[in-house]
Amino acid sequence: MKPFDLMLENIRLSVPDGDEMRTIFASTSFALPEGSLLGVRGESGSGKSTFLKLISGILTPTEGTVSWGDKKLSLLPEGDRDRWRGENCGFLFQDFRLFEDLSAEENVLLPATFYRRPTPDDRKRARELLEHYGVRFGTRAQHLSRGEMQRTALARVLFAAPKVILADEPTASLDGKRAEEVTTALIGAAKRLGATLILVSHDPRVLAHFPQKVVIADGRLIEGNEKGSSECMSGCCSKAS
Ligand SMILES: Nc1ncnc2c1ncn2[C@@H]1O[C@H](COP(=O)(O)OP(=O)(O)OP(=O)(O)O)[C@@H](O)[C@H]1O
Repeated sequence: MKPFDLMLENIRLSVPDGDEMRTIFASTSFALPEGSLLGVRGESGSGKSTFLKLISGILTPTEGTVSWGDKKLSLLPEGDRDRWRGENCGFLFQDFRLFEDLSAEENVLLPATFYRRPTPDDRKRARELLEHYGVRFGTRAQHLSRGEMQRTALARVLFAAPKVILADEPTASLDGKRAEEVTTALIGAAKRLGATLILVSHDPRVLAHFPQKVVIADGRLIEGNEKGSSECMSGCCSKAS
């Protein structure tokens, strides 16, 4: 078993709902080998973000376990889960989450150098990453185009060279061309790092880049890989390949 093979074993997350408990996510066994590229689709409110939170240890299941390699992440105390996530996971969001008054370079450097001063080597690497993604390092985030903002957020994720990249609708606020660029950049970067990439999207054109896909419908993970083998029970994904 590799250290970043993901395994979900009969997980269920139930939350209080009035006098009862409501299951907001459930999955039978699900395994994803290290280095996989997984596209996740499903209707709004189906449980996609909950899935990302469960596999990254932000949430823990009420039943079952989430493991990465030999590490049973969901059984660790919160502080250990936070540390594991900080060391191994990079997140990319629809709204970029950049500090708009800081330059692109400062945004890339900020998480990694929160408790220390950036070294000349850090700056060199941040600038190289931004240059690679066609973003001028000195431009303030508020002046970047939306595509440049997402590529800066991507450079920030990659600066830490994570083994797990989790992207929640990273292209939802970009037009088709920019969405395509960011998707290709993300997949290329994951391959270079040998990282597992799990990307949530509504966009069939984005999901078409992913060799492996799952559907989440009504809080249930439904596996489906090849064309036509995955039926979205909600009928929201009929255009996706
Ligand atoms: N902590 C919580 N307590 C109660 N209900 C929750 C909690 N977290 C999520 N939910 C509910 O679980 C369901 C799934 O939420 P989730 O955010 O995972 O959906 P999603 O598929 O990511 O939706 P969207 O595409 O709209 O972002 C929703 O009905 C949501 O209200």
